[in-house]
Amino acid sequence: MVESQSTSATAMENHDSQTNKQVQEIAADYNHLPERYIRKQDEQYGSLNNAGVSSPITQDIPVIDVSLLTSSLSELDKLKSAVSSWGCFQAINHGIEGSFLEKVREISELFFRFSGEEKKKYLRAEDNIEGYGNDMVLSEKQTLDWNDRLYLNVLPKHQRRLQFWPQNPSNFREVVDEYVSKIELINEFLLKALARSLNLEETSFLDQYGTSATMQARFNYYPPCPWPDKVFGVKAHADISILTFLLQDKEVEGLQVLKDGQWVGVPILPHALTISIGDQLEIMSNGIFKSPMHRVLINSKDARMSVALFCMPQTEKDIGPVDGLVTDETPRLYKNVTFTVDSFFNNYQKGRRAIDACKI
Ligand SMILES: O=C(O)CCC(=O)C(=O)O
Ligand SMILES: [Fe+2]
Repeated sequence: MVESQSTSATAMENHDSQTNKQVQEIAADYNHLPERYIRKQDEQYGSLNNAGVSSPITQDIPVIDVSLLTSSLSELDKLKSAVSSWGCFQAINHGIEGSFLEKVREISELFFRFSGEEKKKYLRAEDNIEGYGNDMVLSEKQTLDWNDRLYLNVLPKHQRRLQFWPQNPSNFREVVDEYVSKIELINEFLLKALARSLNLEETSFLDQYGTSATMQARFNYYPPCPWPDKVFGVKAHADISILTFLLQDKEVEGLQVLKDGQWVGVPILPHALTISIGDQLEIMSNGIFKSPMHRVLINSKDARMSVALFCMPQTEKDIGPVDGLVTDETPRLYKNVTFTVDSFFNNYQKGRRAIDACKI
């Protein structure tokens, strides 16, 4: 078991212990927003709009019917166009029952509703992302996200560290295990469809996975914040995955994606999965597919939850643009690279994108 951190009354006043507290604990103290959570001007990516301000982009993020992708060329084309412009889409008819998605939401909600003491059994180590806790502190200047999370390495199975997998609720492990297997299948199906959409061999993207693909799960909990426009739930970033599968809160919005220089809210479709391209698929597709910048805003009334699964190649496996996409007319845009979760967080906390260093 991991030891919980000290939160004595006097220590609570000092800067460092505020950093150590979970966001849920800070949210319970409605009088004080610690400096470390207050966002800075340059983290807003220019003068982009915030919650409540209507955006001139009137379209919504595209909706793709996954069940049509093998039979309908127009749906496949719609998918290609969605990921080449928005970099993300809402997937419907993806094969996972709405009642099962409900279960995934439920185990996550139950976990975060437990007392701090119960949750801290799974507290992450100070220098490691895996486990329960708030933002990992990697730099003195870093603005902390208004977000507690449970972060688990869910694949490969033999590398699971079960000491971080909640025993309460009692079906937590079983539901996560089943969800991971279901997402693995959709991931494979979609990567084949995405390759076909570019007239490539079906396994062109899958071939780069290596023999032991990895997957990380991030259960996000965003407590309401009395100062919603002073914090970010998650600062603007792009994922380094190949694909990310996001199960949004059923009622509370907050996710925004950057489209043509504007932040656009992602609406809730209760049985949909919000799927986005990650940096590694942008690289493999030689820049045709876009890994979108996105961020999460907070509101003052309702807590929000989400569950993100990040599909990644085998650890330390290098990836690069697929051969068939590098031609005289479309020269190679990226070097071959190896991504790690650590490199992602190091860049993220410094306000950089890992993919920028991969450009030729
Ligand atoms: O909570 C969300 O909607 C998105 C979270 C996210 O972007 C992430 O965990 O990488
Ligand atoms: Fe993300």
